[in-house]
Amino acid sequence: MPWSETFGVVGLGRMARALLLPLLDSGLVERSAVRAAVATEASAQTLAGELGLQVSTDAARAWSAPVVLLAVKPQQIEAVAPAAAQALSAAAPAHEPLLISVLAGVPLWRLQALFPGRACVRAVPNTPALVRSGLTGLSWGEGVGEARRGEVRQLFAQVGEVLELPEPQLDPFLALTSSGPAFLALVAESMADGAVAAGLPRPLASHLAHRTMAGTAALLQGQELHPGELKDMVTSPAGTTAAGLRELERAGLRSALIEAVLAAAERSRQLA
Ligand SMILES: NC(=O)C1=CN([C@@H]2O[C@H](COP(=O)(O)OP(=O)(O)OC[C@H]3O[C@@H](n4cnc5c(N)ncnc54)[C@H](OP(=O)(O)O)[C@@H]3O)[C@@H](O)[C@H]2O)C=CC1
Ligand SMILES: O=C(O)[C@@H]1CCC=N1
Repeated sequence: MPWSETFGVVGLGRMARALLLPLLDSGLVERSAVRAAVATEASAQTLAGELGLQVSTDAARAWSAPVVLLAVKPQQIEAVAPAAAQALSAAAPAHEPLLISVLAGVPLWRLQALFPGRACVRAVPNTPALVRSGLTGLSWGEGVGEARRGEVRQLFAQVGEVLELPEPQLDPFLALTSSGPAFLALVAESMADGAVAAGLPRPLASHLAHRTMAGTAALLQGQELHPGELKDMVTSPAGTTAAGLRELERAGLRSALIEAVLAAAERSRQLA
């Protein structure tokens, strides 16, 4: 069933688009229901043309919707709060006005302080949402009723798997799942670079790297394998994989990835 209310979107960058486009495609959210706001007139015009949506720099229109997806940068949150307060006082109070924030690191207590009068949900999505292979972590603020919770779960379920987590777990969740696509993209790009160095043409190398990554993930999940088991399955005595693994261990790949996830989680905590 389509979303029955207008749907505000404040900030229509890469993350908001990765969520909104599949929701529009699925019909859960109708184009005519979306009231989106961005910072610059140039973005508003480009996005309105590209997406066929009402996009403007007048945030009041977006904030007057009973449910608002907030997707500006964490550093921009202070700038958007006054328009939210004005819209709430100007309009008849909506039934349970709700704010869904995807801002990295910004905790529920701060959302509730900056956006009084709205129940708040902190959502941590990732960009694979665009191809409906996303993961979203959710933590509920005070006063989010069961009906609203159901709507939010349904919304994010359209773009992938939804997990409800205690708020302190959202920072490591984001480090692994939201920053993780960049880390894995670096691995895919580097492996393709290696194949090019070994003689494959670039387009073929890139295609093979992506398919290898997707196939490995499907095997790990489909067979419920521990990653160590999969590694051992592939590694023949005195073979090619053992030769490659020796280089990865020498270069400290494990430690580098562990530190990358820890650094991303720490940065998320700092953005509070
Ligand atoms: N990218 C990702 O993979 C993930 C991002 N997030 C979170 O999502 C949020 C958005 O990130 P991302 O999409 O990458 O960022 P982008 O820079 O791509 O998008 C930011 C958007 O905010 C708009 N904006 C800025 N200031 C205002 C304002 N005062 N009023 C209305 N709109 C405004 C910008 O408009 P304009 O174009 O006109 O400048 C732009 O549309 C961040 O908080 C990030 O932490 C969370 C998980 C993953
Ligand atoms: O890099 C960032 O800050 C955002 C949040 C997680 C992914 N991208």
